[in-house]
Parts: sequence; structure tokens; C-alpha cells
Amino acid sequence: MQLDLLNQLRAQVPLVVNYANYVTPNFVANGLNALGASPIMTSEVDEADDLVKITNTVVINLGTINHYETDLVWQLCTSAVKYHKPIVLDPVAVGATAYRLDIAQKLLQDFPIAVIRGNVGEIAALAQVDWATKGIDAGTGDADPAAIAKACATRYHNVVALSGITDYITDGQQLFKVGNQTPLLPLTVGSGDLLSSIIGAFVGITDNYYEAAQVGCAVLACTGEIAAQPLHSHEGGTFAARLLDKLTIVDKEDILEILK
Ligand SMILES: Nc1ncnc2c1ncn2[C@@H]1O[C@H](COP(=O)(O)OP(=O)(O)O)[C@@H](O)[C@H]1O
Ligand SMILES: Cc1ncsc1CCOP(=O)(O)O
Ligand SMILES: [Mg+2]
Repeated sequence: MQLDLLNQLRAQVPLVVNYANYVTPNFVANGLNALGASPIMTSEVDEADDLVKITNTVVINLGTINHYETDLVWQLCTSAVKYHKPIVLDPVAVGATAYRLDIAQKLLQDFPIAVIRGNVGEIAALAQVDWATKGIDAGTGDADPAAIAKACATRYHNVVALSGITDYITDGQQLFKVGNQTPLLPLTVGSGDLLSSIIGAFVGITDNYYEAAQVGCAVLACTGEIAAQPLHSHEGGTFAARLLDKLTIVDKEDILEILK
């Protein structure tokens, strides 16, 4: 795993344009900023091309997608192709409604999405694997998450980061797992959104999107473990603040010391 990407990120301060949902943008922006990237959220189609021209990456989060903003999303992705900028997709709750699934599938059909980051319910929906999805959460099913992730990456010819108690990162062939975890991460609404944008920041500084996704998952999972260490299982609010504190100072050595 190329953990040197963390030092590279802090040296390069990649700009990450986020089409964010309206629930967690502040947490995502603060998390990116704490890690050393430079976030910008936008909701204006008339500035999309100018923003993408100067960005490292475009992150599309479908958490609160709506028919007023589909033109903005398509413009951000069209400009990303024009300026050869990678796109990361977070298909929030894509299995919950036909509307969300349709939008996600059209995006994947129309644009070369570099990385899809989602929980198992979301990735299963895109891979068309049976799974009982539950809104924004992972839901339940029998299929093997690693196989679901591989099926999704193979279908869309990209990298998939399937997050969960273990994170599975795959390009359809290779598979990498991150075993570090704390229950306080899934307890924090927005931790998945932040993970997608952190992966976006790493994708913005290397052409090896498979490596970038591995490092993004390892950084959040390990920093989460470090932040959670002194806390009780109900202290999600304190955890979110401590996570931002630790993202500011976590380094390659901290991660290598505990990486599982
Ligand atoms: N059951 C779990 N136990 C511990 N960590 C988890 C669990 N599920 C997800 N995570 C971690 O929480 C973070 C957010 O992932 P996840 O909750 O899967 O995304 P989302 O919020 O989009 O559903 C990731 O770092 C992931 O590794
Ligand atoms: C609750 C909610 N509703 C639409 S987006 C969103 C936040 C999802 O955040 P995450 O996927 O990181 O838990
Ligand atoms: Mg999510």
C-alpha cells in the first residue's frame, strides 16, 4: 500500500470539488481540510466548468440528488472528462428508490467513473445482487461483500471501495482488505461521505486509483480507531470531533503501526 500518498497529499493540497448532499457537507469539508486537502462544494451549474478546470478531482454524492440539480451533476462530469479529471461516485441509498438507481446507472453509463465508494447495500444494488437495503445503511444479505465489490468493479470497469466492518477495495481482479474499524464510525452520519471525498483527494494525486482507494480506506479506518480509543460506544458526538482532530495529525507511521 502506498502510504507515502499521505505525505504527497499534504504537500500537494489537492482541490476536491464536491457535489455534496445537504446533510453532511460541513463534516466532509472539515474532514478533507483536516487531512490536508482543499475542499470546495458547489451547487451552481454556471461555474461548474471553471471549477473543474482547476480541481484535482470531482466527487459526486447522490445523498440528496434532485431533478433541479441533475444538469449540475452532468456538467461537472462532462467537464471532468473534458479536463481529464477523475470522478468519484458515492451512490448514497441507491438501492432505496428507483429514482436514485436510475440516476446512478445513467451516470455510470455516461461517464468514466474512476472509483465507486459505497456500503454493501449500495454496491449490491449497482451490481444487481440481491440485498435487503435499508436507506443509507448497509442492510442485510447473504452474498459475500468481496464478491459483490468485484462484480460491481467488473460491471463498470473501475475501482470499487465497499466499506463496512472490513473495507474491500478491488479493481475487479485484485482485492485489498482494510480490517481496522470502530463501531463509532458507522454511528457517525457522514463518515461514508467523508470516506468518498478522502478517496477523491487521493485519486486526485495519482493515476493508480486502486492504490488511492486503499490508502483512503486505511487512513479513515485507522484514524477512526485512534480517535475512538478512549471513548465509550455511545460517544458518537465526541468521536466526530476527535476524528477531525486526529485526521490533522495522523501520519504514515501511525497507520503502519496498527494497519490490519
Ligand atoms: N459495521 C461496521 N463496523 C465498523 N466500522 C464500520 C462498519 N461499517 C462501516 N464502517 C466504517 O465506517 C466508515 C463509513 O463506512 P459506511 O458506514 O460503510 O459508509 P456509509 O456511511 O456510506 O454507509 C468506513 O470507514 C467503514 O470502514
Ligand atoms: C442521512 C442522509 N440522507 C441523505 S444523504 C445522508 C447522509 C449520508 O451520510 P453517510 O452515507 O456518510 O452515512
Ligand atoms: Mg453513505
